[in-house]
Amino acid sequence: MQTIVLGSSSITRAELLTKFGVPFIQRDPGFDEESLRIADPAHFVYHATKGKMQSYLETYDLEMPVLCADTVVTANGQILRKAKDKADAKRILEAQSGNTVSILSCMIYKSKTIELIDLSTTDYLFLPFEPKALHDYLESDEWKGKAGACMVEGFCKSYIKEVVGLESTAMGLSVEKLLPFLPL
Ligand SMILES: Nc1nc2c(ncn2[C@H]2C[C@H](O)[C@@H](COP(=O)(O)OP(=O)(O)OP(=O)(O)O)O2)c(=O)[nH]1
Repeated sequence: MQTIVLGSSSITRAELLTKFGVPFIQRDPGFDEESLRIADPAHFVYHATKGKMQSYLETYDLEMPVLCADTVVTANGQILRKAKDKADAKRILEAQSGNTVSILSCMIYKSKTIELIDLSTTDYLFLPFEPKALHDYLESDEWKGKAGACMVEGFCKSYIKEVVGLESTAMGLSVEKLLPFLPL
């Protein structure tokens, strides 16, 4: 399979591509989505991903196909971004505890011949987070750099009562939807 560029600084996205056997190099797309003032979650992740792709293409060409993505968590109609600090992480996680949570991931894959745009959602119904476990997770700092301070494969896993959608979407990259388009 041809090597692609993961236009993302995300460790999780790199781990997902590795898990699915996709050869890649990683480059930071150099876009700050904090500059966006968009309240609708789907519009936000789309424009954030478009911004990352546009920023990447200002610096690099398409000799290698490139993949950019963005992810947000929503609960009670609010966008829950990356926590600023431990107190913010506590607030964000408490908004998800015992609640229905939607995680939206947009990805744009662009080569010389095709452009794929995918926006997928994974919905969770979480049981209430156990206070001691939540405290220990907050102390672990594992929530840092993660949309909604959430780790569906980690802290949140044991609280999943219902799920609809791909785990990879919830982790930040719907790899299964990308695989059919990757060059052999
Ligand atoms: N391990 C793990 N990571 C998650 C989960 N949900 C979201 N993430 C990560 C994936 C991304 O790295 C991050 C979402 O933030 P962004 O979409 O802004 O990406 P990030 O700033 O990390 O990298 P990028 O903007 O692509 O350079 O949160 C999860 O359930 N588990």
